[in-house]
Amino acid sequence: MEKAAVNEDGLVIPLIDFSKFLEGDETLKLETAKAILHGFQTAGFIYLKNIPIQPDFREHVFNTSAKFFKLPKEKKLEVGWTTPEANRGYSAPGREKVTQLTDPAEIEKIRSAAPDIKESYEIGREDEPGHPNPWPAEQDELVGFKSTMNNFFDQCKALHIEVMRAIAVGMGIDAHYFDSFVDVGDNILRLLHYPAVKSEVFKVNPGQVRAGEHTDYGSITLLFQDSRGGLQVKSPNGQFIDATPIENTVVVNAGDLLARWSNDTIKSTVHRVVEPPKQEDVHPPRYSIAYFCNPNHKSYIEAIPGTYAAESEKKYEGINSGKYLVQRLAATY
Ligand SMILES: O=C(O)CCC(=O)C(=O)O
Ligand SMILES: [Fe+2]
Repeated sequence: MEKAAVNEDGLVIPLIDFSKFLEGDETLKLETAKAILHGFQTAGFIYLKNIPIQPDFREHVFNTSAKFFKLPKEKKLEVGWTTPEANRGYSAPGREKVTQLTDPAEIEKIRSAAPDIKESYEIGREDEPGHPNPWPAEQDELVGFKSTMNNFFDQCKALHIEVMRAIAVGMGIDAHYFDSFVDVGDNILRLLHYPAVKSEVFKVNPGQVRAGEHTDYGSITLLFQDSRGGLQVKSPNGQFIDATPIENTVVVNAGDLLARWSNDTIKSTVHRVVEPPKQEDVHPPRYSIAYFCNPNHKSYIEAIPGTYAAESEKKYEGINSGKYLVQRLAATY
């Protein structure tokens, strides 16, 4: 076994070589699948290395993402996020609120009011009826943006299917059990930019974060981070632990719908993005890419076989995936 990517305060996030699942013999495949499932069952998070998405393409996608965020604000607002049903387009950063605080009650108020220092652009599948992606005009630096992002979208979609196969193998059910639940690609590619920020901002306002604590909603999230750091995952003891970037790995975490689907045998763990651990007066921008994988919107999600012994052990009612996701999104935007 590899050394864990994170091992602190009871939070053990394994680092797993995914090529051993994809290319290994039956024994290695099974062993790797079990390690993947175990990571989701205990931490809710894993790191994967040697995935089929090539490092130079990944770098190209990050560079292309940075070019989008460099557009003037009005250009970005032209492709603004509209509705939870579409869940596509640009979301602007909240305005910073910096105050000198003394009263704890006031601090709490501002803490909850302090907007996240981030902006994002979300892309869905191209062929969803009624929900076209609002692509930015392909001028100058942005020539090729759409094809790069669609290509990346498709590669992530394929990786989602493979990770679900690993989960199925780990669970001892048919390796293709999830295929018909995830083949449509009702997923969302979210480009994220956390602008440069003075470290003072975090000191003056103790509630300030780059992205507030949350769980993800869908099946799994493929999270590609740059080398800046700041991502933290909540340990079983309730402390936030750094999920330090490891080059050319993808962080994969289970979402709420997979937790529900697995009858809570898999964990959807709280995480957030805070000031990077490195001491600096000004923290440089951070870029990350979250690919939110979902079961097909049309899928009916009820406890996976083997996650309960008797009907009475099923913790949740069955639910339509699309309906669940829209409900969750409507509550946060
Ligand atoms: O930027 C990151 O590293 C995390 C983002 C995240 O958790 C999210 O967008 O759901
Ligand atoms: Fe997240």
